[in-house]
Amino acid sequence: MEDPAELAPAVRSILSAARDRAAKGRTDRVDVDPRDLRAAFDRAEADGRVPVVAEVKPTSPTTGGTREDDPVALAEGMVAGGAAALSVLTEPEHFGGSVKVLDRIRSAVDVPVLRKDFVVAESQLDAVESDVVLLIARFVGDDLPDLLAGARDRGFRVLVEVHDREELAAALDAGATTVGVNNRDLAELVVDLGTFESVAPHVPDDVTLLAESGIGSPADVRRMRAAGADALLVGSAIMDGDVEANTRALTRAEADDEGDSTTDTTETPT
Ligand SMILES: O=P(O)(O)OC[C@@H](O)[C@@H](O)c1c[nH]c2ccccc12
Repeated sequence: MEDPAELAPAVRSILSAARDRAAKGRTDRVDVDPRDLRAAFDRAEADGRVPVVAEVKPTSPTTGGTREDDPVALAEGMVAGGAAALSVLTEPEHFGGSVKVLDRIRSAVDVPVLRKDFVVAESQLDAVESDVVLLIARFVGDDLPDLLAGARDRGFRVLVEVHDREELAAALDAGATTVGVNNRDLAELVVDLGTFESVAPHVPDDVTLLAESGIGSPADVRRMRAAGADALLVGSAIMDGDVEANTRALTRAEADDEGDSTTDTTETPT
């Protein structure tokens, strides 16, 4: 397990809040029938869209302000803008998230929904159904294989987040098939897209690979795709302003008819 002294104070506080919730949470075991994330990425590719997982993140320790709009409307805007999947923060104290909101969003859309939280104990998995859950290698340490098994037993697909080669090795050893490389260093909370570029070459081809955090422009999208990203996870750059237009700009980053956006279809991917 991570030495807490090496983490940013905000992250330490997030983890201790997560442990408190785990201790309190006693609910029935969930049984998920998951929407297929890989298939959603393939559908986006086939349709000429860059596979983007758009994140509903009302606030965060690294963003100023809180977005108060209806999160379901934001999520629907992201799907209309071409998002292949959604990520929904459910951490309440530092990200303004809620499991109820995730539930409402998942009922309102038909794309896969990732639950973004700081899961450190199996009981937290039963807080809400989602298609995919996040496990952060750095925070779960040696518990990764057990948590992965616990999540899969409940039907979840699992995204394992890493930020260096050592964590990647742990994720692959545990049997992760979907891996995200976080460009944000959780010790300093600074973003460096070079993180993905340094880890990606060591990821086997049959693993679904996501680039996470700090992707702000179509140029960043192309940079991460050139480095091997199957899909991108984008929060702030989509949440800041018109979410539908922001999502569309990123999902179209590889379209060669960028000057021709008026003929673009805005149909919702299914
Ligand atoms: O807002 P950004 O820089 O696009 O980042 C999104 C996402 O990657 C980030 O929110 C994130 C990555 N890993 C996390 C773990 C928990 C909470 C949040 C995150």
